[in-house]
Amino acid sequence: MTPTHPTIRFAGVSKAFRQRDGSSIQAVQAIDLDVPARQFVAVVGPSGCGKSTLLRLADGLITPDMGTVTIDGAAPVPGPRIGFVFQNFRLLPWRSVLDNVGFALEGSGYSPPDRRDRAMAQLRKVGLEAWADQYPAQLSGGMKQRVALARALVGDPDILLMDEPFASLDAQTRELMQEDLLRLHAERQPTVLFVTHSVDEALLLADRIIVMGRGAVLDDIEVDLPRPRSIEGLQGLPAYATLRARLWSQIRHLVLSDPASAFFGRQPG
Ligand SMILES: Nc1ncnc2c1ncn2[C@@H]1O[C@H](COP(=O)(O)OP(=O)(O)OP(=O)(O)O)[C@@H](O)[C@H]1O
Repeated sequence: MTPTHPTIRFAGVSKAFRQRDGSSIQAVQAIDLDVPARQFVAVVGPSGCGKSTLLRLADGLITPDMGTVTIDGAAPVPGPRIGFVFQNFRLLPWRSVLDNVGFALEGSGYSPPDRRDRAMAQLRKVGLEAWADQYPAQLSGGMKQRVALARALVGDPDILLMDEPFASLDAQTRELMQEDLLRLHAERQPTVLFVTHSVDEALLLADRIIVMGRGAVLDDIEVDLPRPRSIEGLQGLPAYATLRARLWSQIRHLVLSDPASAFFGRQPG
């Protein structure tokens, strides 16, 4: 099957959530954003600015109050065509590693032996074939995240939605996972929306960075740094330092000017 490399489009999208006290929080507001086929887009911004909501709207897990979200012109439908990776893995503890990966193919027309074969092939790709019959509790955090990545990739998705997927990993594992993701993107070129708190991670991975603040898109930056990229290679580039400073000053300003932030009112250093 040839992936179709779809375009994701947000047009005038707003979404509010009702809180327990009956009030309502505007999670995203009047978002207009086009993500072209194959592009790797990182979304950065302070806590609570609506990044995860944007991903859940793109997956079809939630629907907008106003505006439309479309993938190639149609409303998104959760399923194997869209791979979703969460920060906290969300593996099913009562299922083996193999069954956690195969789970993503349930209901997609593959026979159980086909699902097993595909899940095993994907586990091989993330180096976890030998762990197929173990359970999530027996794995390290890095291994769990590789299982979650395998589960997202097993349907050969042409869209990958990743919500701080490496945030809970130790530094070395994170670097190795970033390398894997860069390789995967170069090989298969899925369209990626990647939420991160790390400016450096966004600059390492993305073609483009969206800065969000209080539910809105505040900046849209093209990352014209050469590929293939590595952290060491980027650090010597003046263009990297310039982009990093621009992103940091925006995020710092957003955090310091947010009354809900613990740093509210602190003067920029
Ligand atoms: N299901 C929900 N019910 C109620 N409020 C919600 C729900 N989901 C999100 N919110 C609220 O909407 C706002 C945006 O949340 P969202 O998770 O999208 O932000 P975020 O930028 O991903 O935050 P973080 O970086 O901390 O993960 C927050 O104020 C959050 O509390």
